Amino acid sequence: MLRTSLSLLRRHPALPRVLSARLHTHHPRLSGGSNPPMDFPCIDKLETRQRDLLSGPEPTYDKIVTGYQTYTHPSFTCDHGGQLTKMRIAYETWGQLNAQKSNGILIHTGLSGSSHARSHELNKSPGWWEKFIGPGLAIDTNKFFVICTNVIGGCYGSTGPSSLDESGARYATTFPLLTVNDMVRAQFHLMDHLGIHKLHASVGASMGGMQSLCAAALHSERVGRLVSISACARSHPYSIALRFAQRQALMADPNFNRGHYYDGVQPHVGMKLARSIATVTYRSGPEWELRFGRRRQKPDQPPALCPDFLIETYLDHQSERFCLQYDANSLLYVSKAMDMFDISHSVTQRLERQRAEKQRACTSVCMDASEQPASEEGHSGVETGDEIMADLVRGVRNAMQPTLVLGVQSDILFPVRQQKEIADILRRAGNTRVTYYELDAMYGHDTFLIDVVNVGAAIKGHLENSD
Ligand SMILES: CC(=O)SCCNC(=O)CCNC(=O)[C@H](O)C(C)(C)COP(=O)(O)OP(=O)(O)OC[C@H]1O[C@@H](n2cnc3c(N)ncnc32)[C@H](O)[C@@H]1OP(=O)(O)O
Ligand SMILES: N[C@@H](CCO)C(=O)O
Repeated sequence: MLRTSLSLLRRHPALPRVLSARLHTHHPRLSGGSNPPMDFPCIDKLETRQRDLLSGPEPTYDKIVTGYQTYTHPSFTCDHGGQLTKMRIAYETWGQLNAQKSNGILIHTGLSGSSHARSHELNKSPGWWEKFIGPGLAIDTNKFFVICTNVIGGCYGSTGPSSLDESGARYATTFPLLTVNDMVRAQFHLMDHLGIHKLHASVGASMGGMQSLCAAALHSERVGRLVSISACARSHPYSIALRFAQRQALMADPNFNRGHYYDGVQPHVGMKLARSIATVTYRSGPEWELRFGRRRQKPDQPPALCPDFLIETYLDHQSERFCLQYDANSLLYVSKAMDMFDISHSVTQRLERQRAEKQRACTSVCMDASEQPASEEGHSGVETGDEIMADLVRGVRNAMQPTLVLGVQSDILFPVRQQKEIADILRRAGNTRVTYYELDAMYGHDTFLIDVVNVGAAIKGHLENSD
C-alpha cells in the first residue's frame, strides 16, 4: 500500500519541486566540538541555483541554438521498433549546392553537438567547428555544400525526448530507444528532401565518426568519401562503463523523476556530475599536467572540499555550463545509442529484422515505404575473436570509398587500437584506399574540436584529393 502511494507520488509532476525544496533546508552548524565546520560554497551555489530555478521558467533547449532549418518526415520506424510520427530534423548549411548536386558534405556531430557547426547570417555566434568550415578552410565552402544536422534524440531542434508526441505531451522517457543507424537513416531522409542522392563525403568525429562509418557501410552508394575521426567500429566495454557511470549519476538526481521532469526543476545536479565524469574522458592527463599541474585556485587558503585545485575549478566550470544547456534525457538516449553501436553484419541484420517486424505489424499510419529493410539473413551466434572480426568485416563489405581514419594517441575514450580496428576491417573487406593517420596530440578525445592545424589539414587533404 505504502509502496503504491510512493510510486504514485513519484509520478506526480509537482514532486521534483518538492524534493528540490529539501535541498534548501538550512543545515545548522554543529556546536560543542573544538574544530570549526568546513565551508561548502559549492553546495551553497547549487542550492541557490535550485532555489532560483524553482521560481523561474526552465530552459527550453531548442532555443539555445537558433537559425536552423527543419525538415519533417511523416513517419519513422526506429531499429528497436519505436515510432516517431512527424520526425523533425534540424539542420544548417553552408556553401552552394552545385547543379549536379554532387558536392554535398554531411557533417555528423558528437554526442552533444547541434547543427550549428559554423556561424552564418541567421546565427552569428561561432559554431562548434567554426575554424574547420568556411571559405578556404579544411572543409572549403567555396567548393562544397556543407550540411550539419542535430541528431534525432538530441535537444537542439530535432525530434528528441523533450519534443511533443502525437498527444501533445513531451515524450520524456516514452521516447523510443535509438540507434546510430536510426540517426543516419533520418539524415538520409533529409538528403532526399534536399535532392542529394550522393554525397561527396560523410565526415564525423566521436559519435559523428560512428555515424560516418555507418553511412558509408549501410548507404554506401550514397557516400563518395568517408572521414572517421576518434570513433570506433563498436563501442568497447571501457567506454560503455564510463557512459554508464554518467547515466547513473544523472538518474540518481531526485529531480530526474524517471525522466518526467519537464514540468519541474530539471536534474541539473545529476547532469553536472555526469558532465564532470564525461570531461575527464574527453581530455587527457598530460594536457592537464601542462595546463594546471597541481596549482590551486587560492594557494594561500587552507585546502577545501569544494573546487580547490585548478583542475577541479575547470571541471566545475565545464560541467556547470553544460548542465544548463543540454537535456538530460537526450544524454541518456544518445549515450545509450553510442554504447549499442556495432557495425557488425549480424547486429545490423538483427536491427533490420526488428524494424521489418515492426513495420509489418504497423498500420499504414506508421508505414514508411522508403524504409523497406534489406533482406534478412541469419545471426551466426558470434563468439570467437576471429568470428567477431569476420562479422565486422562483413558489416563494412560495401564501404569501398576512399577513407580517412584518424586517431589521437592521448584519447582514452576511443583509443587508437579502435582506430586501427576500423582501418583493419575496411582493408580486410577489400577497401584499398584507406588512409590511417595517428595524431600525437595531447588534448585527448576532444582533439578534433581543438587541433585545427593537424586535424584540419588531414581532412582537407582527404576531401580534396582527386583519387
Ligand atoms: C562535437 C560536437 O559535435 S559538439 C560539442 C562541442 N562542444 C562541447 O563539447 C562544449 C564544451 N566545451 C568544451 O569542451 C571545450 O570548451 C572545447 C572542447 C569546445 C574547447 O576546448 P578549449 O579551447 O581547450 O577550451 P577549454 O576546455 O579550456 O574551456 C574554456 C573555458 O574553461 C574555462 N576555464 C579554463 N580553465 C579554467 C579553470 N582552471 N577553472 C575554471 N574555468 C576554467 C575558461 O574560462 C573558459 O570558460 P568559457 O568557455 O565559459 O569562456
Ligand atoms: N565533447 C564532445 C564529444 C563527445 O563525444 C561532445 O560533448 O559532444
